[in-house]
Amino acid sequence: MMPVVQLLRAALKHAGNRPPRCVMQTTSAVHGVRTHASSCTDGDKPKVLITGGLGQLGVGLAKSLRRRFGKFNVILSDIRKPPNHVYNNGPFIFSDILDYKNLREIVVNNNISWLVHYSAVLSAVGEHNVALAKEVNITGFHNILDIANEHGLRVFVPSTIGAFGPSSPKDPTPDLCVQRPRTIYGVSKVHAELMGEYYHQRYGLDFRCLRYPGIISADSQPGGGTTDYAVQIFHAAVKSGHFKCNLRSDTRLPMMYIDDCIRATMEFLEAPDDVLVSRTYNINAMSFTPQDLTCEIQKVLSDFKVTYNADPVRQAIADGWPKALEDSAARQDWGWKHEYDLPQLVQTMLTHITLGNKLARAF
Ligand SMILES: NC(=O)C1=CN([C@@H]2O[C@H](COP(=O)(O)OP(=O)(O)OC[C@H]3O[C@@H](n4cnc5c(N)ncnc54)[C@H](O)[C@@H]3O)[C@@H](O)[C@H]2O)C=CC1
Ligand SMILES: CC(=O)[C@H](N)C(=O)O
Repeated sequence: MMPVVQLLRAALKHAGNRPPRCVMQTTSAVHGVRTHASSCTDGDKPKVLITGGLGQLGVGLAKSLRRRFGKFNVILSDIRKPPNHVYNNGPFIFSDILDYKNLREIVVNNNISWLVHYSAVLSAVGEHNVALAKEVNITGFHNILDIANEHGLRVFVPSTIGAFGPSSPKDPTPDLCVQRPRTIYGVSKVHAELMGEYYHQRYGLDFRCLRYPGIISADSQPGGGTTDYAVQIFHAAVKSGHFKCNLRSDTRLPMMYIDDCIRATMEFLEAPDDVLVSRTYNINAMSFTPQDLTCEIQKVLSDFKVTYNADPVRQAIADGWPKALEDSAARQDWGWKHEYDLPQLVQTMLTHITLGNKLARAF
């Protein structure tokens, strides 16, 4: 069992999210085109739609956005049925991003002003179903882009470390460099970055994109990526004390705790237009290998054992990805700063999972 002091420290840390700033409405001229004014003031809160909201990241982001803008100003959507705790906690709507007409109806009927586009097929699943990844990540994204442009929305689309490939500089990977990814996921994300930036300079679309590292969360499960091991390992450590890792022990990848990811997204969404020198930014927090992560977990759970059985598809993907992202532009332009490093990540994840399991057993 974890010491009470550690539990409290993690709980305080969890509650200590910086209050986001409110931003005045802004317009700016970009190549002779005025960008849409879609920021908020206190009296004019944005109406936010999150697509693909039932995945690893959407529910957590909705919770933070609702705290900031009000429960009924943030609509979660997906093609799956939500669990009761999500359904009962705020507006949820069915939305298939491949259905253009339905998407447009949702945007119009709900007076949406910000669109957070989370629907995607991730790297490992994408390699097993290229046709699906192409449809969701490219055709679906085109629908999002056109609807956002048609209705003057601010649109946030996450990119990923997977938008880089074996020929990109790896340690660290700068914002601007060779991008020749070798997965359909990566190709579709580079396409999204370029199309979004093109619509921004051509039509003034308020397109915003962050390249996320692998995201680690306790309350939500990852959806079929290459970095999923870094979530699964914690559940195995607490539940069985043994984990079979599908990447080699020395595979170093950039990672981030979900609270940092959500805070980055909120701060970037609210950043005034005129501080954004670029529309696509790297954000970085920590990098580690499965071996580093195992050693850190063993500081708390000394009997924890890991065996390695690399999955060839995931290993090939990981071998082409950055080891760390260079993110000085995000830090300089809009004040990005991560809070969680590897020791804090491990303490927080083990605390949440242990507490969550105890609560689940109690009910
Ligand atoms: N989780 C991570 O480590 C990282 C995530 N990202 C990006 O962040 C975004 C969110 O990621 P996660 O939540 O982890 O993804 P996820 O795979 O957990 O969830 C994606 C969601 O999209 C939904 N979806 C699939 N097809 C759809 C369709 N036709 N219409 C509407 N929804 C559909 C799925 O039902 C699922 O709930 C994605 O764009 C992903 O590429 C980027 C880097 C790292
Ligand atoms: C890093 C990502 O984009 C995602 N977690 C994946 O592994 O596919």
